[in-house]
Amino acid sequence: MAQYARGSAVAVIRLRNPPVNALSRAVLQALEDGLKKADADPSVKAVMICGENGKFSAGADIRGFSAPKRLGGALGPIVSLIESSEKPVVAAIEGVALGGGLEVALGCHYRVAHVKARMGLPEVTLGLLPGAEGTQRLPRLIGVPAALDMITTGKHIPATEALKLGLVDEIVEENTIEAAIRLANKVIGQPLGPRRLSLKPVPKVPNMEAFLDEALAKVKRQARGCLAPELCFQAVRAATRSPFAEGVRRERELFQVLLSSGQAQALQYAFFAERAVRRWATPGGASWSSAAPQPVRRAAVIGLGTMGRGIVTSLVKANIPLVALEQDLENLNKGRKAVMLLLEREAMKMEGGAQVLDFHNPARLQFTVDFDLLRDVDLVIEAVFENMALKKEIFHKLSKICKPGALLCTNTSALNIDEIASATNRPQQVIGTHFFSPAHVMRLLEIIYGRHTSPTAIATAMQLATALKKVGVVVGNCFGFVGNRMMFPYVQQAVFLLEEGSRPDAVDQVLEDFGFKIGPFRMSDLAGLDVGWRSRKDQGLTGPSLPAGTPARQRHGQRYSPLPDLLCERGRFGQKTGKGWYLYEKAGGRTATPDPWLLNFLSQYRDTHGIRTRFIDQEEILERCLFSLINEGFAILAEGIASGPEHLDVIYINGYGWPKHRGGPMFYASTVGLPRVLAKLQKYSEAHPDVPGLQPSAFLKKLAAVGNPPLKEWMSYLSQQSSKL
Ligand SMILES: CCCCCCCCCCCCC[C@H](O)CC(=O)SCCNC(=O)CCNC(=O)[C@H](O)C(C)(C)COP(=O)(O)OP(=O)(O)OC[C@H]1O[C@@H](n2cnc3c(N)ncnc32)[C@H](O)[C@@H]1OP(=O)(O)O
Ligand SMILES: NC(=O)c1ccc[n+]([C@@H]2O[C@H](COP(=O)([O-])OP(=O)(O)OC[C@H]3O[C@@H](n4cnc5c(N)ncnc54)[C@H](O)[C@@H]3O)[C@@H](O)[C@H]2O)c1
Repeated sequence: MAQYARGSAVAVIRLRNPPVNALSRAVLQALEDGLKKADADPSVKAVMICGENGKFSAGADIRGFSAPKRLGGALGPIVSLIESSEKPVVAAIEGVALGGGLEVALGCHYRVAHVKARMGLPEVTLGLLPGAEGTQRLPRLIGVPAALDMITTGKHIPATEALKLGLVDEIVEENTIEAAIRLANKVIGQPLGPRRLSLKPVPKVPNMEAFLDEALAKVKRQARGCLAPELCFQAVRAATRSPFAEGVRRERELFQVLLSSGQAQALQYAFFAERAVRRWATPGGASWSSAAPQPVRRAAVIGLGTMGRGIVTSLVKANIPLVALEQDLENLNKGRKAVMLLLEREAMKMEGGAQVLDFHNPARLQFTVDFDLLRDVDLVIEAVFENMALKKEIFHKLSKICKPGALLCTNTSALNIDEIASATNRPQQVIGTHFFSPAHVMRLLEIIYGRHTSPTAIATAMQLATALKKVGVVVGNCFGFVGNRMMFPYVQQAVFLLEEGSRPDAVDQVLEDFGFKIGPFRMSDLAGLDVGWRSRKDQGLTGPSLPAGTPARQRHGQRYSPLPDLLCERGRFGQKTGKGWYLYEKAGGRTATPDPWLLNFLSQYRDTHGIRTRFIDQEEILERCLFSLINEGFAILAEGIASGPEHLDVIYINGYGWPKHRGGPMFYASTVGLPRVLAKLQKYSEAHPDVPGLQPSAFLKKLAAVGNPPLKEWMSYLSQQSSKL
């Protein structure tokens, strides 16, 4: 609702819809009623609009967009109503003014913001555009370049920047409401015409058309298949070409296009999924609602390689004092140098720089080779080589050295958490915290509980994720956990497609066109082919421990491709060696070009193994890679490793470059339709009966059989008997 109150000459309208004062139908109605009351009351000379609980408004109620009777065009007319008021209207912006919230403020004649407030038009991140005349008012207020930037990226800007842009008239450090009322009293009787943004011309930019062409090219480059940024651009361009009313009509048309697009639904699903996974639960009954985290006042990171460096950087940025430990002085110095470089770069991006991060202070960041310095830390993150024996040795040592309450975390990508925990005297405090590379950049933190992990340990790891500004997703323990386990069949299919006749660049292209940031072969080259090779050797799938006489393309009766092993045997580890699935300009180079050597090698390989080369179309590439990944997702859900499809989707969007506008793999499956996914898997598994990843999971079959229920109902079809729940 919105609460109307009349004090002296200034009427106050307070938007009220906890927790973020989203603009629901009821709030809009009350806002309209309040405006009309103020207009009709001759003793009211001005109006002030603010939000309850220190937040102006987070914009339209997003849930309303999928409601049968949509929020509709109600907000735009209300913003116009505010602007056309004959009494000055002042917005008092505290906390956030986002989306429709900011559009309401743009309708006001004056805007006062608290110095800590944030403003933005983030509709683009939900697959929409500002649909309450914001694309027409904002360029008139702050100019086309700044408005385009805000509207096409959806970024939130701090009040200080808003003041510089002219988005707000005043910022205050103390009481925003009092300051807004003061301003309202001051401007009573002043002409309002110049304050009505709809009446202002759009400020000119020299050579506007050339500027717009360049801006459009940039927007298209960055959108990678997402529709909303380009339509946001079109709406702002309309402001430069047409009068206000016509621009508003165009904005509405474009809004409708987006609203009915599958992309908006996917992005809104992703918004709520990210919030839903915070409410974690385990099959044993532990949950976010009852488990309390313990404080992390001091942490430690063991191993300063690729991952450890990023993890240290993340902890420093989160202001958590820590000890960084390496195995010897040589590696310590190498690690320290790399960490310092990362921190300096991060500091440069931050306001206040190195002083804010304070990483030169040994009380906050200490480098050592001495395990004794870990005695008083509250949490340790181990990031040494992916080797079970080494990890167990470290955890055994930690359980002897660290204080009793300390949480022991492992960054393993796939190894068994229970086995690592078995080396300690406190398995309840052992947990997987799986960061993604680069660890200071990637938002995902996969949190893996073992058989004995306590609810407190899970809650503490989740709290750590929040402190590091990451998305924590709690999952159960299995080989590869959720993310990597689903990735195995996907990568496997990509390699099988090469065996059968495709090329790395063709497979990558199809998946990049789908929206992945990077295709599977470019990804392997980036991560290093040697990482998987080492793991396959440890599993006895290749290398000296492979029993003599094992067929080249079969392991344990299933199809196996030795192609990645053969590349590694030839020293082709990817970017680091200048060649892998692609050729690079030099070792460490980043520009991938198709390598004639590899194409020749593939053709010889097919000849050697009697494989008939065939043309593989884009549909088959896409379906075999994606549907095998999705199929594994259904198996994971059935085993109770994740408590819902949202978890898998949040993991894929935030850790594996899955295009957010497709909602995540499980959401994507729901849009394709489960009977179709099933039919395709059946077709491919008939053609490749020796590939278990293509055999449809029982849970997928069940969901298809019960009539393809909506995603939010899937878990209710999981019978107690078939899951570990
Ligand atoms: C029918 C024919 C009509 C034709 C005419 C066409 C014209 C139609 C015109 C329509 C009007 C358009 C209006 C406008 O342009 C569109 C919008 O405003 S879209 C919304 C834009 N706003 C946002 O994107 C902000 C989203 N929220 C956030 O970024 C964050 O929540 C926050 C506000 C920064 C706060 O962050 P945190 O403190 O971390 O808190 P949470 O994120 O956990 O949020 C707490 C809680 O609130 C829920 N929530 C947040 N924002 C909204 C929202 N806008 N609507 C609904 N719910 C919201 C969030 O989900 C959390 O709840 P939980 O999920 O945990 O239950
Ligand atoms: N690289 C990735 O993309 C990635 C992603 C997610 C998870 N992981 C996992 O993170 C862990 C680390 O991977 P990485 O890529 O950073 O490895 P890395 O080889 O780059 O670094 C490992 C570091 O551990 C150090 N180390 C080894 N033994 C040690 C000991 N006894 N004491 C202290 N330090 C020791 C090494 O000197 C080295 O610096 C692995 O478990 C890996 O599976 C890696």
